[in-house]
Formats: sequence, structure tokens, C-alpha cells
Amino acid sequence: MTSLLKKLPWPRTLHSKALWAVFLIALLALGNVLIMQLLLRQSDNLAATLNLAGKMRMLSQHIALEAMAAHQHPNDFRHVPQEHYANFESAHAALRHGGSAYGLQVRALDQGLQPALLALHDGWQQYRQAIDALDKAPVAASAEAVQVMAASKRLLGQAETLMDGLVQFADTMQRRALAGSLGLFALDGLLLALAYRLMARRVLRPIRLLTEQCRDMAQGRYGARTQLPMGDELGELAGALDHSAAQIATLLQDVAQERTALAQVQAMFDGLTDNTVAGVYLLDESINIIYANEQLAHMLGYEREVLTNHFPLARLFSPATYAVVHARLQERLQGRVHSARYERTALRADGSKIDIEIFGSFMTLHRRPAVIGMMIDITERKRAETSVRRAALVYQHTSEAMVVTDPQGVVLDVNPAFTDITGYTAAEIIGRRMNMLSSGRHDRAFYQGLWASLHDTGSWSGDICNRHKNGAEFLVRLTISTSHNEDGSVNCHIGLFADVTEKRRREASIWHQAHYDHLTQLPNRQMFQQNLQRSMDNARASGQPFALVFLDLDLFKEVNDTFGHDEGDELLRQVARRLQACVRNTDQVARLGGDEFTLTLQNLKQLEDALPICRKVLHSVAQPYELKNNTVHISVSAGVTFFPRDGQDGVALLKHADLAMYAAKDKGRNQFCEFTPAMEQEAQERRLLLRDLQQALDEGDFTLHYQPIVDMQSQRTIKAEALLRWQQSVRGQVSPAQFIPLAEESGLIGPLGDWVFQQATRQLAEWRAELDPDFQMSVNVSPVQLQSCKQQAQTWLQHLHDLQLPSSALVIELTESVLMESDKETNAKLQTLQVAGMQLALDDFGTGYSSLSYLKRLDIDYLKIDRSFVNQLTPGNEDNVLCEAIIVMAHQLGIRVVAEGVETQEQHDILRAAGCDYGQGYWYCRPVSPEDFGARLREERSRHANIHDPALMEVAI
Ligand SMILES: Nc1nc2c(ncn2[C@@H]2O[C@@H]3COP(=O)(O)O[C@H]4[C@@H](O)[C@H](n5cnc6c(=O)[nH]c(N)nc65)O[C@@H]4COP(=O)(O)O[C@H]3[C@H]2O)c(=O)[nH]1
Repeated sequence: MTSLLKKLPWPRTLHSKALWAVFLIALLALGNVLIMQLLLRQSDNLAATLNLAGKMRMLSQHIALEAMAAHQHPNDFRHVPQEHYANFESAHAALRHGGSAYGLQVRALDQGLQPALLALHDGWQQYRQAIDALDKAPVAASAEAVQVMAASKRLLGQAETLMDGLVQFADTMQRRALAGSLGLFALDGLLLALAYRLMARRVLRPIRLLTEQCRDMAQGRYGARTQLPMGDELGELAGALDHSAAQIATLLQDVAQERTALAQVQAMFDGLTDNTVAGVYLLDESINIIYANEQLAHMLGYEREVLTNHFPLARLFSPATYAVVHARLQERLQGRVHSARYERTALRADGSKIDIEIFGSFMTLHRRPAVIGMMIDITERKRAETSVRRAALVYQHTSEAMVVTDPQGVVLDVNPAFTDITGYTAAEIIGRRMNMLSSGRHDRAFYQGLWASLHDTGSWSGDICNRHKNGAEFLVRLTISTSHNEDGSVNCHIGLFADVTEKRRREASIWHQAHYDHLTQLPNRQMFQQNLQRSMDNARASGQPFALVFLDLDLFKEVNDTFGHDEGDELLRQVARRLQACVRNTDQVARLGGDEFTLTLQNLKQLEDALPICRKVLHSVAQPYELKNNTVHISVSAGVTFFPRDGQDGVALLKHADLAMYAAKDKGRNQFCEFTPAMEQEAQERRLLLRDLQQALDEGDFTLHYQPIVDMQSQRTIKAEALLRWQQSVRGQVSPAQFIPLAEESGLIGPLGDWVFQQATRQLAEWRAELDPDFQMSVNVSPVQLQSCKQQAQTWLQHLHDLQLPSSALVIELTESVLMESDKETNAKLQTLQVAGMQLALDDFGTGYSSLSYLKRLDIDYLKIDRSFVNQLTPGNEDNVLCEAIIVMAHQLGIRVVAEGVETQEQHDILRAAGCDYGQGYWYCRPVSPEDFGARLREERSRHANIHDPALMEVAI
């Protein structure tokens, strides 16, 4: 069916299709009308037939009645009219053959009803004969009447039969008409469906597709195509729409491409302008800036809005520079030169200068000439160029040799200094390898290390021994760096070296001086500390302990002072050699300074192994020394510590060895002591004492006692020695012999000594004013105190001046050590005091090594014989001669003598007999408080004033 439909010559245009549709619908309607007409006719014929048959039935009965009436009542009724018979006959004929009767037009009865009609006609014949018979029969004849009645009855039955047949026929016809109508309806439906299908296929679908396409297009989708066959207007419309869509799509694609291209151009421009390197500008023909990117504004220090608002380019340059810039711009604006590049110095908004490189090209903007270009800040580059120029100058003129090699070490270039240092000219070395300079002093591993470093880090630095062209070896400090290409490969190596032969020699010498003792050539303190650290590291690694022995020569100072420094130095050298001879090569001997040495005895299997070595050292050092001019005996005290037992670090170890050494000294010298924790406790005790001392000084817990110094002859108290007293709350009375050394060590002696000086002089001023204008005061001055304050002498003199005391009223008591250790500065201070009139007394004379020559040198006024000599003075004792000799010699030097510690009259008498000038001791008076001393002095003065008898003084005491 479908293929058939397809084959049909369908109308091509919508118009013809519409005409065809109208025609077909009209045809359909006409067909319907005709069929209905046919059915109606059949119905009419059927009705007419039924009507006619009915009439025949009625007529038969009517004829019978009339015949009966006429027979019964011939007067009243006439015979049956002939026309009835004729009507019946014509009706029969119409039914039999078709025609009209009773004004009804009928067609011949269906064949099926013809027998009934024939039977009716036969009955009719008989009925007629019966009528005729009745008509002819007499009025009362009943037989004929009965016959009529029977014939009438039969005819009626035959008419009924025909009627029934007709009714059945009518039913049949009616059913057929219904079936025909239904068939027609079905046909109509089929045709309409067919028509709809065609409509849907040929019209509605294309319209829907077109609608969808239009909708797609409206929504911006131009890719869909209806692709309808080009048969009708819809096809054409679809084709046109497809074409339009394709064109629009192409157009849009073109637009999109153009837009993309435009966006790319814009992006390129943005990318070009949105950078932090190049400032982009656009100049109009009046040479005003009409566009500037952010970088340009940033570069020139302007707001971008300012710069882009027809900013005159002239403002960016000095007038002279702008004249040149203007001329070059004109060349482009006039089209004579298309583009240009040049460098100028521009001015920033703040007036500072900036070196810029300017690129500019001619362009047309709104049909007017313009210049577009870039400005780049080349200040750094300029600086770099200057730097490169300078570097080139340096390269040429530096005294350091420079050599450039390729990655394989082949020389590419050298500077003049290279030739100066190596002797090789550029022509001789370029193209050769650097190993031409090799001295052969370095092994293969050395050069492998050099190249490995260059490879890994790009640089190497170190000393290298080279050979000069003339064959001489020289040491250079060589630094090699690597220059890389952009891809990371090595471009070249740059070597920089200077001849450091001399420098290294000097450095080695300086290092040696810094680390070795110049006198003994032993490691010095610094080297010792490094070695000690190394020893500790080794001991930690090996687990074997080592011993640190701290050595201090006994009485070396005395030897030094007695025999002179040269002899002392020689002694130290010999001691050093002996020490070295006592230990193994792996052990270390060092000189820390002065007469202090250390031994580091390594890798001890057991701690006791160190002790025989210590004994050996003590024995060796104690052997006599043949110096240049003297034979000397000394000994050494040693403190022994062990690592790790006695200390975990160098400081602790040395401190403990020092403590142990002091313990050895305390034990009487020429001994060695192992460190014990008790020593540390003693040291701790000293620290606590020092703390209390500081506190006492802060809180003013010190007092001064005064001990008279009497004139031997008159026994008159003519001086007093100020002696410091410290009554400590817990410790009680602490002896100066205990705390003065501590004060000296800690530096507290400075303020403490000043306090003593001020206190004593104030007291002196009082007594001089009240009791004796010639009274003198002796004040002990520690050597440390003298060294501690630079302005000491001036301060004291000023103080005396303030108290209106003459300097001569004061005697400074110094120990022998001051004389021996005094440096220039101390001497100068003492001299200042002496020049001012102050007197000097040498305390404890005879206990040390001081010689009379020192007394001379310092121009000592008084010499105080130590009480250890005075103690031994007994009548008839040969040792008394010593004291007498001291007194005589001192007097010969113009020095007066004070005897200390005079405890008995015998001593007093012996000393007086020996010519001793002054005496001091318990026999005269113990040190007493200022009040007691004042009372005593007062009493003595009054007694002297009245009696003038020195003997009474003794009684008073
Ligand atoms: N056995 C005995 N001793 C006697 C006799 N006569 C005096 N002494 C004591 O001998 C010491 C004399 O003082 P020094 O030799 O200068 O010896 C002083 C002095 O070197 C030092 N010293 C005392 N006060 C000061 C001071 O203010 N400054 C300084 N730097 N040292 C002081 O302390 C040392 C001891 O002083 P002190 O204990 O006060 O001891 C005093 C004194 O009490 C005596 O007949 N027999």
C-alpha cells in the first residue's frame, strides 16, 4: 500500500495538494450522497412496495365486502366496481414487472418474492371467480357467498404471505442499508486516515521539522538540518532554511573566528603591555603620550591616568635630550623612517634619572600618523655594562692572574698578570692545558678531587703548587668558578690566582707563632686547648682515658729575678726539653705561659700509669741546670687530672688540674697531687668567702686597727700601721692573710684598698690635727691594687690634698713582689707618689728573693725586716748577724729599717743595738681600735710633754 502510494503521481505543490484534498473530499461527499440516495431510493421503493401490497390486501377484502353487500342487499348496493379489479391487477402488474399503481412507483419484486406474488395472483383469480359467481348467484344463495368468503380468506392469507415476505425483505434491505452505511463510514474513515497520513507525512512533519529548526536557530543552534526533499514549498522552505542555517552557521563561525583572532590579538597586545619589563607607549602626531601601559607608568613614576592623558613626551627628557628625541620622532611621523631604536636618559616624575632603551615604529591611527613603541629600563644593564667595562679593566690590570679554559681545561684566554706570575705569554699557553703549570707536587687524587668539586659545585678553591716557566715552584691561591650556558652545560671555567708563596710562608710563621711558644717551641695555650679538645674526642672514641698534668715551676720567679731574664728563659727552654724527654711522642707537652706547663698523657690503660711519668718529670726537673752563667736548682709542682674521670670538658679538666697543682704547692712543692673532689670543695669555700667579702664591702663591715711603729731609741710612737679587720657574722674574725689574697684575685682589692686609704688618711688627719702634726701613717698597698686603677696615684694625692695632708705623712707599704713584678706603669705610679712626697716601705723583707738592687731602683724609704727573722733574734745567736747585715746595708743605701714582730725586750734590745730605726710588734703594742690607739697616743703625748722620758712609754704600754 505504501509503495503504491509512493508510486502515485502526487501533487508537487502545496496549492495543488490543497486542491487535490478539496477535490477528494468533495468526491467523498458526493459518493456518500449517492450511496445515501441509493439507499433512500431502495427504502422508498420498499415502502411503496409494502404500501402497494397492503393496498392489494385491503382491496381484496374491500371487494369481498362489496360483493357480499351487493349480493345481500342488491337494492342498496351495486356490483363491485370494475376499477377495483383494475387497481388490483395494476398493482399486481407493478409488483410483478415494476411500474406504478395507486400513484406509487415500484420496481419488480425481488425474485425471492415472486412465488408469493404468483400465489397471490392465483388466489386473486380464484377470488374473482368466486365474486363473479356470487354476483351471478341469487340473493339468498349462500354457497357462492361461502365460496367468496373462502376465496377472500385465501387471498388474504396469500396477501399476508406476500406482506410477510415483503417485511422480511424490508428487514433484509434495512440490514443491507445499515451495512452499506457502516461500510461507507469505514471507507470514509479509511480515506480520511489515508488523507491524514499523507497530510502528516507531506505537510505536518515538514512543518514540525521546520518549526524545530527555527526554534534551534532562535536558540543559536545552527547545526541542525531538516533535509526535506525539495518537492513542494515546504521542501523549498526547508531547503532555504537549511541553507540559511548553514550560512548563519558559517557566518557565526567566521564571526567566532574573527572574534577569536581579535581576542588573540587583544591578548597578544595585553600580554605585550601587561608586563613588568617593557613600558609600551603610543604617541600622537603632536608627540603626546595617548597610551601607556602600567609598566611605563611604574617605570617613570607617574599615575597611568596622567601619562595617558596627552602627556607631553617632552616632560620625560631634559631639553637637550628631548631635542634629539624629537628629531628622531619627526623622522617617523613624517614617514621617512619606519622604526627606530636608541638609548636615552629620561627623567622620572620625582626628577630622578633613568636609562631607557626606546623602540618606536610608525603607524596610522584614525588616519593620522602616530608612533607606537616600547621603553625598557636599562639602568641595571648600563650599570652592568659599566661593571663589565670595569671588569675588563680589572682583567687587564689586576695583579691577580686570570685564566679562562674550556670545559676540558684547555686555555682560552689569560690576562697579563697570568704571564707575570707564570712566565708564560698568552700565545704560549692558549690552546694548551693548564697542567702545563703542574709542579708534580700534587697526586692524582688531588686533581680528581678538584674536578669532582668543579663538577658537583661548579667551583673549587684552594692552594696549588705550580711551576714557573723558569722551573721555579710557586704556591698560588686558586679559585676556579664555572660559567654555564643557558642549557646548563659548562661554558667555561674561570681560574683566578695569585702567588701566595710568601703569604703562606708568613701565615705559617704567624700560625706557628700563634700556636707555639716562641721560647720553648712547645704548643702554647691556644694550641694546647685545641689539642686537649682533640684528646678528649679521641678518648671518647677509643674509650681510653688520658691524664692532664698541670705543672708550675717552684720559685721560678725568684730565679728569674735573681739571675735575669736570659737565664730564666734558658731555664724554661731546658725544662721544656726535659719534659719532652719524659713523655712519649704521642703525648703532648705545652707551655701555657710563664712557668706553667702541661702534659697530656694519652691512651692510658689505667690511670695509675700516669703516676710514674709524673715522678719521672719531678725527678728530671729537679736535676741541676747549667745556665749560661749559673747552675740552678728548681723543682716543679704538678696537679694531675684524668679524662673523663675528673672533668667532662677542657675548662673543668684544666681547672681541676690547677687546683691539684696548688694542693701540691701547699704540700711543700716538688710534689704532684691527683685532683680530688675535696679540692673542688675548697675552691667552693673560697667562692663563698669571696661572696661574703663582696657583701662585707657593700655593707661596710670592715674596720681598721692601728699598730704603733715606735722609734727604737726613744720608743716613742711616731707612726701607725693601718691593718684591716673583718668581723664576719658567721665566720667571726677573718684574718687579712686569708681574705686579702682572695680580694686580690677577685679584683675587690681595688675598692677595698681605696676604702682603707681613705679611712686611714682621715684618721691620720684627725690625729695630726689633734695630737701630733708630724705623725705618719703606713698603709698596706697590694701590688694588684696598684695595677688595677690607672688614676690611682692622682686620686690618692687629690684625696690627701682634700684632707690638707702632706703626702709625706703617708707611707705606702709594699711587698717584695711589687718590686719584682712591677711594670713600667706601676713604677710610674709609685714615682708619682714619691715625687709628691709620699714614702715607700718594703714589707716582709727577707721572705722572698728580692735583692738590695731592687730597693735602690725604687728608692725605698723604709725596709721592714720580716718577723720570721726577728723571731730568731736571741742574745748570742749567730743568725743575729743577718739582721745586722740587713740594717747596715739598708743604712748604706739610705734606707731606714723597721723591725716587724718585735715580741720581746731582748729582740728590741738586739735590734736597737744593731741600729734598727723603728720597731713594731706586740712587745710595743698589738693592733688596736682607733679609739684605743687615739687614747694611747694622747696619753703618750701628754706624758712625753710632761716627762720626756722614753722609758715611761714602755711602762705605759
Ligand atoms: N705574730 C706577730 N704578729 C704581729 C706582731 N706585730 C704585728 N703583727 C702582725 O703582723 C702583721 C703586720 O702586717 P703586715 O706584715 O703588713 O702583713 C699584713 C698585710 O700584708 C696584710 N694586710 C693587713 N691589712 C691590710 C690592708 O689594709 N691592705 C693590704 N693590702 N694588706 C693588708 O695582711 C697581713 C696580716 O695582717 P695582720 O693579720 O693584721 O697582721 C699584722 C700584725 O697583726 C707580733 O709581734 N707578732
